[in-house]
Amino acid sequence: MPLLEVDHVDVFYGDFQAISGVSLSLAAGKVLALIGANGAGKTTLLRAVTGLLAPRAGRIRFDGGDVTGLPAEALARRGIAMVPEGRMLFPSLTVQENLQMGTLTRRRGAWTLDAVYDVFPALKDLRQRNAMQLSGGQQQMVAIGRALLGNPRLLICDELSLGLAPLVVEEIYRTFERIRGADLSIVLVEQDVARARAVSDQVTCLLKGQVTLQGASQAIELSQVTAAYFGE
Ligand SMILES: Nc1ncnc2c1ncn2[C@@H]1O[C@H](COP(=O)(O)OP(=O)(O)OP(=O)(O)O)[C@@H](O)[C@H]1O
Repeated sequence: MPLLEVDHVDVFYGDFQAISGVSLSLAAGKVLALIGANGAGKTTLLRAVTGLLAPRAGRIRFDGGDVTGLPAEALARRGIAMVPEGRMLFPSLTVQENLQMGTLTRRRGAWTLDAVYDVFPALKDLRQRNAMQLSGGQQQMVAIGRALLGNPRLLICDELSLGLAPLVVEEIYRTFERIRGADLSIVLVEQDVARARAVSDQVTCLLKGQVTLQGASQAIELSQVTAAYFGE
């Protein structure tokens, strides 16, 4: 049974339909990349999966249960964590305090502060620093570590690479190999199509709120993804 199943979901903002009939399925331990141009509906889909927006039609199933329309808080308790676009750290707290905020909705599991410092050793030396004194890449690591400390089953990452240098982005995505496992699936939004394909097991491409391409990352040609992205 898939960990996450989005089944013909429609989401509206008032009268405006932002996504229509979107379906996808993600197994435990797998990484799915969501691809699409500005306004394609990626963030809206993430909002539906995290419970920030309720679908007007369709179902969302997670970890064996129907979670359609459940609020974000209930989904966090069931194991869905979000690394939001822009990181959203607490500016007046230290690195360690920001990480500890992630334990507030903690489930049982293997992620501890030490485990996070093990994956991101740079953060250990910086743990007493104020979060705003860190570089963008280090802040992104804090945001990921904070999410992991809740011991999620599904980690959702919205545009991790925004504003970061390519080498830093590479370093962060390399940690995914250690983060993912039989117990953790990842959904990520990534504007760099080649990178999205490289770091994922499967891709879903959205255009104007609809799925234009879906499949195993290695089975799909880059040219197909590009065509689906622009609607050619
Ligand atoms: N709060 C909102 N109220 C009304 N319309 C919205 C709202 N948020 C997004 N939209 C609209 O919904 C559509 C999908 O937007 P969404 O932010 O999901 O796209 P996206 O693929 O995440 O794009 P981006 O890469 O720019 O973040 C767009 O047409 C957008 O203008």
